Amino acid sequence: MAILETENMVDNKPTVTGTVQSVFYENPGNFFKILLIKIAHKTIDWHEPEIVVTGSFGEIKEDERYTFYGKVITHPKYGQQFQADNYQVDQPTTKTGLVAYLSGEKFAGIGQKTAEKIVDTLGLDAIDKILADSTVLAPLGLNDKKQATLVETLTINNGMEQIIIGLNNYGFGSSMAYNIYQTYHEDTLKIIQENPYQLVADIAGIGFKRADNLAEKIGFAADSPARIQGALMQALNELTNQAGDTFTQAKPLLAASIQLMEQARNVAIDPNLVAEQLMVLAHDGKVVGDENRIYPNGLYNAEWQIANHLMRIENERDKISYPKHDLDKEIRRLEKRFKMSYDDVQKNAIKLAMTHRAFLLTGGPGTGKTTIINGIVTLFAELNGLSLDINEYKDTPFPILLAAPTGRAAKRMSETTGLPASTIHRLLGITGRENNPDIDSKELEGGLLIVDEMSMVDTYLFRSLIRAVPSNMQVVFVGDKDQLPSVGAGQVFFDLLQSQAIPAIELQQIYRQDDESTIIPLAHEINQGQLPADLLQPQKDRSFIQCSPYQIESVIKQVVTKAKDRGFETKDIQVLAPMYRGAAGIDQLNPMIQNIMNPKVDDRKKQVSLGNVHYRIGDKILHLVNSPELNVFNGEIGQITGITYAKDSDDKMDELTIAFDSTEITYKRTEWHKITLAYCTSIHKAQGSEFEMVILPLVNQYQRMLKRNLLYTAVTRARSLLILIGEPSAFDKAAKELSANRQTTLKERIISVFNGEKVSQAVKTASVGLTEAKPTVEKLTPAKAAAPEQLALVDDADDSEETIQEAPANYELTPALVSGHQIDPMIGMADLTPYTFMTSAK
Ligand SMILES: Nc1ncnc2c1ncn2[C@@H]1O[C@H](COP(=O)(O)OP(=O)(O)OP(=O)(O)O)[C@@H](O)[C@H]1O
Repeated sequence: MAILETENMVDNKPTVTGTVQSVFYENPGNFFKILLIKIAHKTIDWHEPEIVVTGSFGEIKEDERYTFYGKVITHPKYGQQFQADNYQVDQPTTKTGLVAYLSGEKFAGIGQKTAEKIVDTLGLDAIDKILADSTVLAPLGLNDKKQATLVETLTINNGMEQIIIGLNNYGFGSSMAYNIYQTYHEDTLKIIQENPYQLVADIAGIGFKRADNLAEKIGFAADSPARIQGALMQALNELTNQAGDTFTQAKPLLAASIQLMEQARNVAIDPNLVAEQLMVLAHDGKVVGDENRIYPNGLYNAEWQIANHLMRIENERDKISYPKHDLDKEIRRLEKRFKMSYDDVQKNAIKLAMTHRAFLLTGGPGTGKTTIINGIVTLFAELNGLSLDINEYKDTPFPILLAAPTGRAAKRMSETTGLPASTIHRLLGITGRENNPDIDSKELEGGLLIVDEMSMVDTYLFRSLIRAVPSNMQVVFVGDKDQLPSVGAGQVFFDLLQSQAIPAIELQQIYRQDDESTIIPLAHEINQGQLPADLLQPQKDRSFIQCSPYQIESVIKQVVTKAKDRGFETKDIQVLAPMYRGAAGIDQLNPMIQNIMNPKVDDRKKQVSLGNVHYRIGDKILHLVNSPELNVFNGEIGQITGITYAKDSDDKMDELTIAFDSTEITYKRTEWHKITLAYCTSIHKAQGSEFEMVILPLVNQYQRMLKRNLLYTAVTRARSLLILIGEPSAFDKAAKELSANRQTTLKERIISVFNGEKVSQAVKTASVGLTEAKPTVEKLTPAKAAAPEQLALVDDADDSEETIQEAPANYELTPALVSGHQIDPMIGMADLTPYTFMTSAK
């Protein structure tokens, strides 16, 4: 069998050849296996008849013979074993052997004669030739059935091995090899050979640099079209994802692509070539240029599709009417029923929701969004003669659908309405990880859909949602437009509101004030760009501790210790920080708070570690990725409920069991990259969650992070207590600084579709924008192209968390400076024991 020649396969690499006695272990999630081999031949110093071999292998058959390449290692627990980094299935090497193999029982219908004919015609490497190109069998005149059996059996028996061997040769580990194989199957090696940059688009975890490394080995030149296109696609995705934009411009795109290429290989790239390839990508439909904008094809289409689907839904508008009902009267009945009176804006919101196919409701905290959702649901059920008793829908779906982007938000929605609510992903039956974003989700069933926390919904998710809405369904989108936009590209809720194409109401009157909360008024003042005069004065539910950046850790330590002493539990206290690194960064604060809230008291307390991060039972954990199949989403917080050490687990791997709101999940060590400690999280990750006590450090070092929507989102996470720490001027700057809107064109798309412009016309002009690329080249000499100032846009992601500078090395934190401060965050809350606080909380 042909082995791909790479540095892994040097002739003198130690080998073990032998038959498989038994497969001790195989990980179903990747290709890792542990085998016991009866040795036939070896080049290593080994005196036993058998040896344990570990590595990344395709399907391994017992009693078959393989040759393994690798080295003998000493495993700390299991002693000496052979760690293979590659292998090869031993094929017959003589004519007699090969004929016997091909005429064997595996190959039904192929007898001795046919087998001889195959070997005579194609030679001893007949198998490789057939696998590479089955048309080599044509001259043999086999009937179709025989030929098909032969190719199919060879592929099943050898194809996968060959691919895994190929992937091993390219240096991919078990899990990555598995992911790649699962994506491309039998085309794996062909795709890699033809265009390794394809991996960047299709395989999570493979970036341009890795693909380029591979491509260089395979022989792709620095200026090859595939390489330039790979860099352009990666740069386009980075530029749009980082900033949350749905498009970028030629200049930053060319600059970022050139930078990617020049960093991966030290070869200057002519910007003209890059501009040329950008045109090719546009021609092939992978990017779209429109005026001076350049979009990834998926986002471009998604914006248009959203606009068209909204129009489709809105077109059905005339069909809703409740002729027999006087809505004003119905609303008065609702008021009686709920023992409250809605203000005029709220009444209008209910009416618009009842009489339109699509309706938008925005408002800050405590303005009555939940109250209005409840009103809409109740009135809709009454006017349509529907029961809200879930028990009456055993055989039919519940006709009112409630959904939110995260499990936590869906749970809250369900609690406040008393009705079933689910995540949007679950509602649509999608995982969010489909390779093809155009995959159709199922059409929704029901009369009314209400989606909460709309500011967290990104362009792709909204596209999936809106196209699943049947034309006879009414939809209500609820959110707070002033919160941070979604993590993924777009600012859908904001753009929907801005388009003014769909009826919308903004609730502004604050109602949740009667408990003397000062947090909600503070949030609204921040939204107006100002801070209250009493910001620094202790209030019943908030306080401010002034300190410098280098005192923050110590101050938080004191606050958390005090809170714990007063009986607050881990889940009640949340520290929110804008950045990961630096003296007041998340990475630094997490272990410090963990040691207060969940210390390792003695050696009996179970603990497992990944790098510097230690995990113990009771630890608060943040889930970092969307795992809709497990019903856990990016930003959800859980708690470790179990630790299983490798020696006690089936897979011989450490395991953590974590309880989330709606589910419990066990993570093997290989999956721990999906989690981290959650004592301190970023403000982005906390979006959609609320906590009893929020501790928020802000200092001027955070600079560009200090934006109004960041401060507003952080403050509105606090349900009962808010402790602000740091420099008052940083809070002031944040309140004043409006964050720049994201670059999107959803608003324009909606307006043009609602004004009757056909999408096809818009698409016709789509490649025009790329002419921008050419003039841009003139301004971008190769030397200039990679200069940092040209690449400023990459840094301009004003709402992405970023690194701040570490304290200067010679900076000394004087204890006096810290302890000199009178720190009592609970001033004014002295009599708020956790008990009274819990009962007085909302
Ligand atoms: N018209 C009204 N009259 C009196 N009280 C009201 C009115 N509207 C809402 N409220 C009360 O105000 C409080 C906040 O309302 P609600 O929970 O609906 O707001 P919200 O916008 O959903 O808040 P949040 O986003 O913070 O959850 C509730 O106690 C609610 O009963």
